[in-house]
Amino acid sequence: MTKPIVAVPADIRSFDGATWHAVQHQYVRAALNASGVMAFIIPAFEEGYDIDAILDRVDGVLVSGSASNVHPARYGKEATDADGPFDPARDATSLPLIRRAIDRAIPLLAICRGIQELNVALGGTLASEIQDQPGIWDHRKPADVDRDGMYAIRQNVMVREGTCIAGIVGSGEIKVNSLHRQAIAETAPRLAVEAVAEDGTVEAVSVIDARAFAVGVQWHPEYWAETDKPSNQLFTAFGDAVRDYAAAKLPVTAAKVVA
Ligand SMILES: N[C@@H](CCC(=O)NCCCC(=O)O)C(=O)O
Repeated sequence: MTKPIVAVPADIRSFDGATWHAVQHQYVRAALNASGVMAFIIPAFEEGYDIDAILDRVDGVLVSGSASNVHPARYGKEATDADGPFDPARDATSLPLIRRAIDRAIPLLAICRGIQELNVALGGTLASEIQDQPGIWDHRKPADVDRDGMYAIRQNVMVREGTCIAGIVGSGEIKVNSLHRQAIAETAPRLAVEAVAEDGTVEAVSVIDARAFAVGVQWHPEYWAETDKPSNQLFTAFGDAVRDYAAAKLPVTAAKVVA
């Protein structure tokens, strides 16, 4: 079987005087080296996309983290300074891609900003600057450290028994990294909370009654996907789901291509 392909929606970034469609290396590296799948970066556009035309050509969707945040208008709220920075093109690409992948039973792994997009895509809301709320831990990336330090495994999360994630990494306490200022506020009706932090912050969800792998995590399993056991288990499970989907997918017949 040829190596399956997963779509990874890009961020819009500006540097060197130009606008770029970008995904951080750690995500596409984890896809290739831990999931055994190829990541195709999907440029971010606010309009003009045929989402089904993209999904016809891939075997999974991997939604990466990002320093930008989903625009509050996407979940019925007014934007404040605390909610930025924004990336409307990423929102406009990611959200329909997530919804349609779930509809079409295409495997989905959503990470950090990705779990927040998954929640918004299915009707949930987000909270900003969660560390300012009473009793909430500071989940932001550590300052004044190198990149490995930013992504250090340092936070306990409790994986609930009988969940999709528990079937992959086991139930009970696992240690993860944490680099976020936002979190799920109202959980979308179709999402099951699968893991929480000690302060109650939602750390993992799965799509209820999903016909394929459909998981979101607030932490970053991609960064240590080749060396950290729970991270590797998650990416291996995603890769297995993608391979199962690819193997079962009927080939695009010549008749369909002609039409
Ligand atoms: N912006 C959201 C999601 C956070 C996230 O995806 N973090 C990844 C780290 C990106 C970086 O700063 O390199 C939030 O803050 O909750």
